[in-house]
Amino acid sequence: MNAAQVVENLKCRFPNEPEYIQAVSQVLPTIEEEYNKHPEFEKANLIERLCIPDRVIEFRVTWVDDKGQVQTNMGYRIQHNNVIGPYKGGIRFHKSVNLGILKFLAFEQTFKNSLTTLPMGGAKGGSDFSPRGKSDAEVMRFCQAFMNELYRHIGPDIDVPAGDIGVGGREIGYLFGQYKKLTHEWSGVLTGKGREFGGSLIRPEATGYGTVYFLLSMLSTRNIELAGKSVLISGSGNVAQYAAEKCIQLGAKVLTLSDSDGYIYDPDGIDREKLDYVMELKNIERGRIKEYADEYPNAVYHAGERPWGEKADIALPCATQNEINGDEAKTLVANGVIAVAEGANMPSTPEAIEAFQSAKILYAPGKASNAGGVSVSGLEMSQNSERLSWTAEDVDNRLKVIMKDIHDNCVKYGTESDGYINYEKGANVAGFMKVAKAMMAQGIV
Ligand SMILES: NC(=O)C1=CN([C@@H]2O[C@H](COP(=O)(O)OP(=O)(O)OC[C@H]3O[C@@H](n4cnc5c(N)ncnc54)[C@H](OP(=O)(O)O)[C@@H]3O)[C@@H](O)[C@H]2O)C=CC1
Ligand SMILES: O=C(O)CCC(=O)C(=O)O
Repeated sequence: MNAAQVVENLKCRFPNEPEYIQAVSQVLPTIEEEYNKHPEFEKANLIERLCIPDRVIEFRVTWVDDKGQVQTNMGYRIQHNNVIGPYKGGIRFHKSVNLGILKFLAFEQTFKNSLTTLPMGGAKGGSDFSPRGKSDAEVMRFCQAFMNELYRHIGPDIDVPAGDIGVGGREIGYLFGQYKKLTHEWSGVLTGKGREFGGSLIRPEATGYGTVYFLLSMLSTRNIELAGKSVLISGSGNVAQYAAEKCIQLGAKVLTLSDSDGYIYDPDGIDREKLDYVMELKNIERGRIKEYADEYPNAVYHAGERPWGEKADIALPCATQNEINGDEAKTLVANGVIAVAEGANMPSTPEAIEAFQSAKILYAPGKASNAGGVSVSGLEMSQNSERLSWTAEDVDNRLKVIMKDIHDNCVKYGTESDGYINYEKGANVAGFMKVAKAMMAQGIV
């Protein structure tokens, strides 16, 4: 394989999908050397078959708003690769959603799910519908309309969606209810379900907690403790909230949270009580993060900005893709950051990753550090299959073991000759090799 040539070819074939090309361009150079040790891969054109999704499903979603007006949105499901298990990955509802963004997410998900050690293939879906500013009834009608098409393409052994940006417990409940209505069957077809109907304990917490468990493993390679460290977190949704919760529990000082309008900086640190306020504000009242600064006057709200100019030991980007650019990464490094663990998917631009790696700080790509969410989704599938529910402690312990395994696999495949652990390379090679071996075993299909 000549990675640059493959990327060039994909760019020509998919010229309007910059995020997809970005994700592929980040991965291929890191696996090129390992790939080329296996001439049988090239003979089977494995790389193109791995980069291009198995199937892209695109549909119109029609729903009626509270004023009685008929609205249309686009709906998508990208079934990327199912060689190691049923397609699996979240659904994103956000106005920015398009085919290229979902293709990057589905590509990344395939590598991530391979890393989890569980039998799950990669997929992603979503819509350019944004729940922001919509009533509960509108969100319900939209979810039902979305499922009216999606249900034909999914199933507990076919494709198992879950949440992502804009899709939390409320949306999963409505999607699940409509699937059940249409198919006349109760099955574990979605994960992230409510606890009363087959959801797993610790699934809401899993992505944020998992990111911090991964961070702990990274820090331990340099004998650094998390307690007492200052942390910048972006986002204030599911992943950010539980990353903050775990940091607080372990004695770190969380200084920031954000949303798409700006960020808050709390010099006193966001403690348990303040985090409870944020959870109520975001999950129940569906308010904006700037209200935090009205509630806690020592905090400062920065409209239209991201938190990366603040000084801290650790950064956990937990909002969205490309939210740390090269200059922001250089500022973080100049301010003494020692570790960056991605809770979001592809939050660092290529220039930012380059800045972290050339400064030799600890840097974990999302496909490794945020894999806790899909891992516990996999555990939810297992619990649904055996008609049992495990305790929170049991699920949390399994999550810790999985995150440690992912970390150790990154170390195995990513340690460079000077001892620096290139977690990006490690995650890509480890994730790739499992999928590649399964693809080879299953023939040219
Ligand atoms: N949920 C999960 O289990 C997993 C999620 N992830 C990734 O984590 C990230 C966050 O997801 P999650 O917490 O679930 O989503 P939520 O919808 O719960 O929260 C998203 C947060 O990010 C902010 N945000 C969204 N888009 C932008 C943007 N364009 N610019 C700035 N801020 C933005 C939102 O602000 P606002 O309210 O203003 O939109 C909100 O605070 C995503 O990258 C997702 O793919 C990864 C693995 C699993
Ligand atoms: O839980 C899942 O199936 C998917 C979570 C997700 O979307 C992700 O890992 O990015």
